[in-house]
Amino acid sequence: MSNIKAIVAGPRGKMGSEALKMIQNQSTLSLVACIDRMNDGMVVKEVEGLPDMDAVIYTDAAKCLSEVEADVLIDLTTPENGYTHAKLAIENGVRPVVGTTGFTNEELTELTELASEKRVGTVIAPNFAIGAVLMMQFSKWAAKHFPEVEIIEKHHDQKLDAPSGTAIKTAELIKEVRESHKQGHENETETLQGARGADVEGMKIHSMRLPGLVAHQEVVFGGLGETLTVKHDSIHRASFMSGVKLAAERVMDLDILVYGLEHLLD
Ligand SMILES: NC(=O)C1=CN([C@@H]2O[C@H](COP(=O)(O)OP(=O)(O)OC[C@H]3O[C@@H](n4cnc5c(N)ncnc54)[C@H](OP(=O)(O)O)[C@@H]3O)[C@@H](O)[C@H]2O)C=CC1
Ligand SMILES: O=C(O)C1=N[C@H](C(=O)O)C[C@H](O)C1
Repeated sequence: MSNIKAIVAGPRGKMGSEALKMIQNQSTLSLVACIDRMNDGMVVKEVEGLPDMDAVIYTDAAKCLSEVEADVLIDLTTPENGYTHAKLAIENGVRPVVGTTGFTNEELTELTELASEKRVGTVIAPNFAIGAVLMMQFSKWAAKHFPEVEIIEKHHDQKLDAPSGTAIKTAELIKEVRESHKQGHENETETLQGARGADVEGMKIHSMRLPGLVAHQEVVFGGLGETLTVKHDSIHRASFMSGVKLAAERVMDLDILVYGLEHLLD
């Protein structure tokens, strides 16, 4: 598949700007427009800090998605806007590739149904880093043998959603093989609220936010006399870009929504 026409939403963001660089440096995708909160009508290269690209910026997502001839929308914005953009894209026959996290289950269900109804391929991937996808798969495997598990995710302090989309997805994958049960002492209490973290069927998720971090997760399993830790670190946002490119290429052959990059990997 070559010359896939892409719109990027969130071009000034940490991920969006990395996606522009990725598009500029490869040959299967071309940038045809951007959706941003500002700079309406400007071209990308006129915005300070953005690459030398000629695509026009729209602040009106509905206008962009109905006017511009595009194959895919790569959304890297905020939970609320990501959902709206994905919905608009599907309605306009533009395939969403969504990295934005923080969607509710209801929103995911609605987008899944809409994509099927309109037969518009859609990828929503809470983590595009190949190493993170493997970390989640290894965790699912380990949970078959070690059902006592806690997830610790660590991110930069500008992140809006907690827990991370990756932690939620990891818990969902583990849920497929782990019977729901309470962990820790049956009489344990929290003397400080939140000390034991968020609870998913007895599994705990702990979220850390600090400057200096990018995106990191440890899944810690406990057994009799042993522990096992599965760990992944994104130390640069370039780590996500091969997954974004793969999803943009593979979404062209889909007519349903897939949630998670693992469905696109061999
Ligand atoms: N799936 C994955 O692999 C990854 C997913 N993410 C997710 O991607 C999303 C973006 O992350 P990140 O780049 O770090 O965040 P940033 O805050 O750096 O970027 C978000 C960008 O979206 C812009 N924005 C806000 N509202 C709109 C709108 N209505 N239309 C267009 N653009 C808008 C923001 O503009 P302004 O600042 O002016 O408001 C900002 O430039 C998050 O949900 C994050 O969790 C992050 C890393 C990897
Ligand atoms: O906001 C981020 O940075 C990241 N968000 C995604 C998530 O919520 O899991 C993916 C990655 O962890 C980076």
